[in-house]
This record gives sequence, structure tokens and C-alpha cells, in this order.
Amino acid sequence: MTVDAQPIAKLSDLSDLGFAVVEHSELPAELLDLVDQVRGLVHAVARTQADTAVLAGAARTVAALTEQLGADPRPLGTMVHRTWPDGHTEYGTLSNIVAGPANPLAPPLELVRDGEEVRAEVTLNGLYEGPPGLVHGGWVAALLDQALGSASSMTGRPSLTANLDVNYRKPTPIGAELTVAARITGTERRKVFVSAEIRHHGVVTAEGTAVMVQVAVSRS
Ligand SMILES: CCCCCCCCCC(=O)SCCNC(=O)CCNC(=O)[C@H](O)C(C)(C)COP(=O)(O)OP(=O)(O)OC[C@H]1O[C@@H](n2cnc3c(N)ncnc32)[C@H](O)[C@@H]1OP(=O)(O)O
Repeated sequence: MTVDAQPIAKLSDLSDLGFAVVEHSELPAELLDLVDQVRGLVHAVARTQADTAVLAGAARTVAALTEQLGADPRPLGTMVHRTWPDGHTEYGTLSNIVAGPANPLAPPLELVRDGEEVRAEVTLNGLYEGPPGLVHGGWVAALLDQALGSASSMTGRPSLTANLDVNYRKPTPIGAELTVAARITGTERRKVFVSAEIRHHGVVTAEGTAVMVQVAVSRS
């Protein structure tokens, strides 16, 4: 049974609460392309065997770009507002480390609603390696946490992870398509119970459950 004796107001407009908000549809294609290129750059740096002259030249080039691009940064906590084809809208953090569209360190993870679930297909490259050829357990937990949080947001109310329980059932491979899915399993007052799993070729490699607690949002 769903009991909601202590409701938290549904999110209306975060800009009214003092957040910087950008519309996902208005993010320049050039920014998204840059993010993707930098993602590739970081992967290349992590594995390069180039000679020292090439490394030194690349470092100078990157330093110059960092100075140019870092000149006028968006405020920390900038939110991105997205309207999906089915009409529902959601907020996320623009530079969220797991799914922020402007964060090159985030894998290309797009959690979309699929009936009562949120779901994504994602392939993690060598940047997310822990044991040889396998995804780092912290990143497995991070993927699950993001999916669990996204599922919880289907209530329309913001929530934070209070408790996360992860079971690593099989090694999760690098460089292979993974499916991440999550859904709400129950609610009780401000608590939202959610479950998620990661599958490779249909086999569950990791599963997680979480207690998300709905919170009031304010910009301090
Ligand atoms: C589209 C958007 C997608 C967004 C995806 C984002 C995904 C990322 C999600 C995250 O990573 S969030 C970041 C990590 N989490 C945090 O930083 C949370 C840190 N903890 C807190 O801020 C507070 O502990 C918390 C808000 C979770 C709870 O504090 P409250 O003071 O609001 O709760 P309170 O103590 O009044 O308890 C409310 C209910 O929650 C329960 N509760 C609190 N902590 C719990 C806990 N740790 N485990 C289980 N239940 C817990 C508590 O028992 C109680 O249950 P009852 O209603 O039955 O009385």
C-alpha cells in the first residue's frame, strides 16, 4: 500500500528556486560534440604510448584549451531541464558525473522511461576499468545509483539516496553493451523503495536496491 502522509511538493520550476537552469534542447550541438571528443581524448590519454615530444605538445595544447574554455564557467549546480517525446519532463544536474550531458567524464548514459521502468543501454570503455577487462565496482554502484535515483524521480518529487545495497553477481565487462534498468517497488511516507540491475547479454551482472528519501529543494 502506498502511504504518503508527509508529502514533499512536486518540483515546479527550479529557476524559481534560484537554480541556473538550461533546456536540454538548447544545449549547442557543438558542446555535445566537444564533450564526446574530450571523452575520446581522456580515453586516449589513459592508454597512450606516444613519445615524449608528442606528449609535451599535447599537454601544451590541452593547457591552452583549458584556459580558453575555463574562462567563464557555468555555476556549480546548474540544472538541465529535459522534455521527453512522451511529454514528461525532468531535471538533472548538467555536470552529473554519471549522466550529465556536459560532463566528458560521464559515460554516454541516457536513462529513458519505458513503461514503469527507466532503462539505458551503455558501453563503458577502458576509463571505467577496475580488474583487468572489467568495470570497477564503484562504477557499477554508480550506474545503479543513478538508475535508482532516476526511477525514484518518476514520483515527480526530488529524493536523495539514503541507503544503497549492491550485489555483484557476475563480472561486468568493459567494452560490451550493458542494459541498466530500474523501477519503484514501493513508497512509504517520504521513502521511495527502488530496485535496479545491470545485464550483459540478458544475464544480471549486478543488482541494487535503495531507499531514496524525498527532500525539499532549496538553493542556499
Ligand atoms: C532525473 C534525475 C535523476 C537524478 C539521479 C540522481 C542519482 C544520484 C542519487 C545520489 O547519489 S544522491 C547523493 C547521495 N546521497 C546523499 O548525499 C544523501 C545524504 N543523506 C541525507 O541527506 C539524509 O540522511 C537524508 C535526506 C537521506 C534523510 O534525512 P532526513 O532528515 O530528510 O530524513 P529523516 O531522518 O527524517 O528520515 C525520513 C525517513 O527516511 C528513513 N531513513 C533515513 N535515513 C535512512 C537510511 N540511511 N536508510 C533507510 N532509511 C532511512 C527514516 O527512517 C525515515 O523513515 P520513516 O518515514 O519510516 O520514519
